[in-house]
Amino acid sequence: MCAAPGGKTTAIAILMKDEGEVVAVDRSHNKVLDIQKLAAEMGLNCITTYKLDALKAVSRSNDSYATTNLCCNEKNNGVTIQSSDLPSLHVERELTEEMNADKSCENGRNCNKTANERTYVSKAEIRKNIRRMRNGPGRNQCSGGRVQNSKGFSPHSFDRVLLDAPCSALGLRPRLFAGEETIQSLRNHAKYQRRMFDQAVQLARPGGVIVYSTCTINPGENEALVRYALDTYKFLSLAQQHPSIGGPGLLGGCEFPDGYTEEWLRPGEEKLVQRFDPSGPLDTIGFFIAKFIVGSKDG
Ligand SMILES: C[S@@+](CC[C@H](N)C(=O)[O-])C[C@H]1O[C@@H](n2cnc3c(N)ncnc32)[C@H](O)[C@@H]1O
Repeated sequence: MCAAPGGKTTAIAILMKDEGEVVAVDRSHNKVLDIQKLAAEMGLNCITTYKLDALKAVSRSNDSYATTNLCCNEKNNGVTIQSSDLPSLHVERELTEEMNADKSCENGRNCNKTANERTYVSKAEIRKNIRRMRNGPGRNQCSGGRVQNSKGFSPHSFDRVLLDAPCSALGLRPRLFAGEETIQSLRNHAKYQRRMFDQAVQLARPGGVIVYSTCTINPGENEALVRYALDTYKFLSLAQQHPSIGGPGLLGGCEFPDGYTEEWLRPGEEKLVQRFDPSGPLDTIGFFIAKFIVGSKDG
C-alpha cells in the first residue's frame, strides 16, 4: 500500500526471486506508471500494479480478489503504449508546417486549398498535440501506459501487507523540518495513517504479516501508531525484524499543553521496532519500521 515510486516493491520482488505475486497500489495514476516503469526497467514480472486509494483498499462488494476496471486507454484494446507508438517527430514537423500553412491561408497568401477542403486546426490544438508528442499524454489520458483501477480487495486476500505510509517526512535529510508542518498537521498525518492501517489489518490473512513504515521521526506517526494497533487489534503482536540495525523505539508517551495525549511503547516493545534517527551514529535518513504478526481474528 502506498507503493510509488516502487523502491520497496521492486526490492520485495527481487527478494522473492520474481516469483509469486506482488501487488503494488498507489492512489496516483502517474505514480503507478512510475512503479510499472521501474519494474520493467528491472525486468521484474511478478509485480501487478493498481491505482487504489489505501483508505478504500478493502472492497465493499463480495467480489473475490480485486475488482478492477480499465482506467483509460480503452481504444488501445489493452495494449500498453510504448514510446515507439507515439507519433514520431516528423509528424511534429508536419503539424508545424500545417500550422504555418494555415497561417498563410489566413493571410490570403500561398493557399492552394479551397475553403471547403481546409480543415481548421486551432493553434492551441496544434500546440497541445506537439506537447503530447514530446511529453506523452496528460495526467488523465494515460501517459504512455495502462493503469488498472482497483475497487479494492476482499478481506484476507494477502499473506503480507507493507504499508509505507505517507507521512510528515521529518526524517528526510537535509530538509528535515522545512517549517511546513504544524502540530495540527502532524496529528492529521497520524489520523490518516491509522485509517490506512485499519484497511491493512483487514487485508492481511490470519497468520500473515503487516509491516508499517514511515520516513519520519515523529513518534505520533510511529510509536503511537504501534500503540493504537496493539490496543485496537488484540490479535496483532510485534515481531522481531531481520536485519535489525535501527535503534529502539520510544517508551512512554507525551501530554501536550492542549490536553492531547500520545501513548507510545511499553517496556519490551521498544526493541521490536526499528527507529532510524538522522542525528544518530548510523548515516541514514529518519525512518521507522514495525512488523506485526496477524493472529487469529476470531474472538
Ligand atoms: C512514502 S511514499 C511511498 C514510497 C514507496 N513505498 C517506495 O518505497 O518507493 C508514499 C506514497 O503514498 C501515496 N499515497 C498517499 N496517499 C495515499 C492514499 N490515500 N492511497 C494510496 N496511496 C497514497 C503517495 O502517492 C506516495 O507515492
